[in-house]
Amino acid sequence: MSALIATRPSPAERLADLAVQALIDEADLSPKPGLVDRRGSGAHSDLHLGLMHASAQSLWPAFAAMADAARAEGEVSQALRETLGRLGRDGEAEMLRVTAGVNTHRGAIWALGLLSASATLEPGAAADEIAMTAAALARLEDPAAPRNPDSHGARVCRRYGVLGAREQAQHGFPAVIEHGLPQLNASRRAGAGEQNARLDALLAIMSQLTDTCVLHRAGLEGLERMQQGARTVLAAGGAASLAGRRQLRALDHAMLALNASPGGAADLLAATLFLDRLAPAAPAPIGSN
Ligand SMILES: CC(C)(COP(=O)(O)OP(=O)(O)OC[C@H]1O[C@@H](n2cnc3c(N)ncnc32)[C@H](O[C@H]2O[C@H](COP(=O)(O)OP(=O)(O)OP(=O)(O)O)[C@@H](O)[C@H]2O)[C@@H]1O)[C@@H](O)C(=O)NCCC(=O)NCCS
Ligand SMILES: Nc1ncnc2[nH]cnc12
Repeated sequence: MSALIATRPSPAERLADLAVQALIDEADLSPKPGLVDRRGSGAHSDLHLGLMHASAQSLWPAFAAMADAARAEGEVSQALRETLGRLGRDGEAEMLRVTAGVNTHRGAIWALGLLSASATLEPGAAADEIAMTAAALARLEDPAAPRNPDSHGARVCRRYGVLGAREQAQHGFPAVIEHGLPQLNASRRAGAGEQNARLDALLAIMSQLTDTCVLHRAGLEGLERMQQGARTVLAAGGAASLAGRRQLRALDHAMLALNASPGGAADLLAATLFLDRLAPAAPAPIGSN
């Protein structure tokens, strides 16, 4: 007689579960300006929600392998950086196979891969400590990484002199630690409701990120419109308020008119949700709102 044995997920499997869930939660969150969500494809002709879900699921083995590699190595090291680079590239190849060549989650593999590895090295650590360990990994050079001077990110960083996905990680994910997570928790405390709090976290990230996806499609005008528009929604009361919702609709229309989509901010929202689940903030003291 064969017995069904329920096995507990390993720590690496649990991290991969959290990373994939963060990507699915980001994709499902609606209404996001210019991005794929439950309403439709936003400013994209080659993406849809089902593809974002399939892409997220395809990355589970890569995230689990990156966490496992970190467990085996046990510390930040050149060898671990090189292994993560190889696993990240394998993950990208699998994503492109599943999406028939569409880049759905390149930036997310980079951010969540580094964070999955660093969360393994720092079990039980706070979000900012996990981000700083990820930064130490990102600052190590990977000699095997093919430099692509023609990637959208590389092109606009050169053209406009801005920092992109690489530097965001090397600096310890300031968009997540200083903007996404604090806004998520502040909106929750203000009673915004979970979906509105997540939208506010995305807007906080958009309000200051040099998102190379937006720069690539819509130049500095698009970037300025995104950052200013996101600030306006938050200043009007955020996604939970009527005035904020009106501004959010206006921002969505503006992003669609510019054919712009903040894919980098979306990836960093997923990183925010991942760290939030892993290292939840302590409840604020009574009377601190
Ligand atoms: C270091 C890498 C991240 C490579 O970076 P690079 O800047 O050279 O490359 P890009 O190919 O442009 O990818 C960067 C992606 O990062 C996201 N992003 C953008 N701005 C930021 C930012 N300021 N901070 C953080 N993250 C940011 C963004 O990803 C999302 O957008 C993707 C869609 O982009 P794109 O293809 O441009 O899309 P479209 O506009 O739709 O194209 P068209 O229709 O116009 O043709 C989507 O995938 C989102 O994820 C950027 O795309 C890193 O990837 C790397 O070196 N990898 C090697 C493996 C490795 O070492 N891994 C380490 C362990 S994980
Ligand atoms: N929801 C989304 N729409 C478009 N591009 C994305 N990249 C990551 N998440 C995305």
